[in-house]
Amino acid sequence: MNQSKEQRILNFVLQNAVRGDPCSVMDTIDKYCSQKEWAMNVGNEKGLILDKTVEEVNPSVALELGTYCGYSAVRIARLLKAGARLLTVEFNPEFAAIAKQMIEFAGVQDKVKLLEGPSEEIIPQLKKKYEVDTLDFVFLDHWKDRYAPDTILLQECNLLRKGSVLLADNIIVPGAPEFLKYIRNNPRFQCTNYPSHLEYMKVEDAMEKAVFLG
Ligand SMILES: Nc1ncnc2c1ncn2CCOCCNC(=O)c1cc(-c2ccc(F)cc2)cc(O)c1O
Ligand SMILES: [Mg+2]
Repeated sequence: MNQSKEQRILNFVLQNAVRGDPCSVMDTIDKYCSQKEWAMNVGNEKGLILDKTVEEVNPSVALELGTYCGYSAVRIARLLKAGARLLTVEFNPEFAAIAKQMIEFAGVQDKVKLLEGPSEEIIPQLKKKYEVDTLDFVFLDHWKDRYAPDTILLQECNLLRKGSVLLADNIIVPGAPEFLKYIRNNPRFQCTNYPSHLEYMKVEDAMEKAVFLG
């Protein structure tokens, strides 16, 4: 049974990165995915926008929708202060298994809780089952047609507070037109667009930041 691309990425990290060093893990994934096989990690260019947003928010509780191989979970978790935590939600069990090993190899497992399942099932469980009060930061990087319904669901579940920051990947490619329409016309959000490029490609992409005004 030949290996998946995601298993090849993990193996490359296990053999080439420095255990316990998040930056080494990120750099090794970026090296593999830019030189050998493209994969849908947020990458280093959009990753810097993610870094700046996480540092600005300095979240105690962060949520990521769409873990994939764990690249952005490692990227976010390395910046979290002592006691802060990241909840990351992955639908695909194969991806979740890869991400779990990636997160542990990077040494950030104490800051990250990986939740397996569809976002629309997990979000309503965050308060009671995962002891979340409100979310300081949310990174949207899952199915692009789930960005808008899940942003509505987060509000319905009272998981956002005045100042909660959402950051959405792939605003141009693959694109999230319904989300953009919803969030930019909603007076309860203050939006900022960050032009960038699709990971590992010269194709234009962008991220959108949306601050919940309460
Ligand atoms: N918990 C959950 N609930 C629901 N759904 C969930 C979930 N967890 C995962 N999923 C499923 C979706 O996960 C992956 C979503 N990400 C992307 O699809 C993506 C695609 C490209 C891309 C692909 C091909 C091109 F040619 C150009 C660009 C680039 C990116 O940066 C992307 O992020
Ligand atoms: Mg993405």
